[in-house]
Amino acid sequence: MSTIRITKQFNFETGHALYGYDGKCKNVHGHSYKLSVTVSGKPIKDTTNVKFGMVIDFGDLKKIVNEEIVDIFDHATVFNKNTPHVELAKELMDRGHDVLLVDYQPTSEMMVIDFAKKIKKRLPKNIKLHSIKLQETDTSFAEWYASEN
Ligand SMILES: Nc1nc2c(c(=O)[nH]1)N=C([C@H](O)[C@H](O)COP(=O)(O)OP(=O)(O)OP(=O)(O)O)CN2
Ligand SMILES: [Zn+2]
Repeated sequence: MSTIRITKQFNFETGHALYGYDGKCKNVHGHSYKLSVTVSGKPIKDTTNVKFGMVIDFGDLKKIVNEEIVDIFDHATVFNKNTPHVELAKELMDRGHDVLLVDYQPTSEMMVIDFAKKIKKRLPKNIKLHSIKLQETDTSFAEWYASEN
């Protein structure tokens, strides 16, 4: 049976700031992120299996990515906890805002590394994470490929 890649796409709105950056993205601002998650595997051969013909049900992949990423990042603001932004984060949290403190600079590159780790640990053994694409703006995106990592 052939190995097939399937991709599910997601959208979420997230704020961030790049502490120490020498451009406008040092300011707190937001993006309408577009995330594509591609996994590979063999379509199920067993005709009695309700998932017959599927590598993984798109719905099951959606559940994993929603639980690990979209539900957490959507409408939250992400700050690097190793910077003075932690003070701003605390203030916002005290005022009831959804804030995520991460241990990395929240660039697209670092976010795809984080997302890859989180998705990999939730996938069934027979399903491989092939790649992730995170589109920050219409013209900017970062990609993670298993073959390079
Ligand atoms: N390598 C990276 N560079 C930048 C990142 C990043 O995550 N990785 N992030 C930013 C800012 O957060 C923001 O996304 C600005 O990006 P940019 O593409 O420069 O946005 P513009 O609105 O200026 O895009 P144009 O389409 O060129 O107008 C900065 N750099
Ligand atoms: Zn940005």
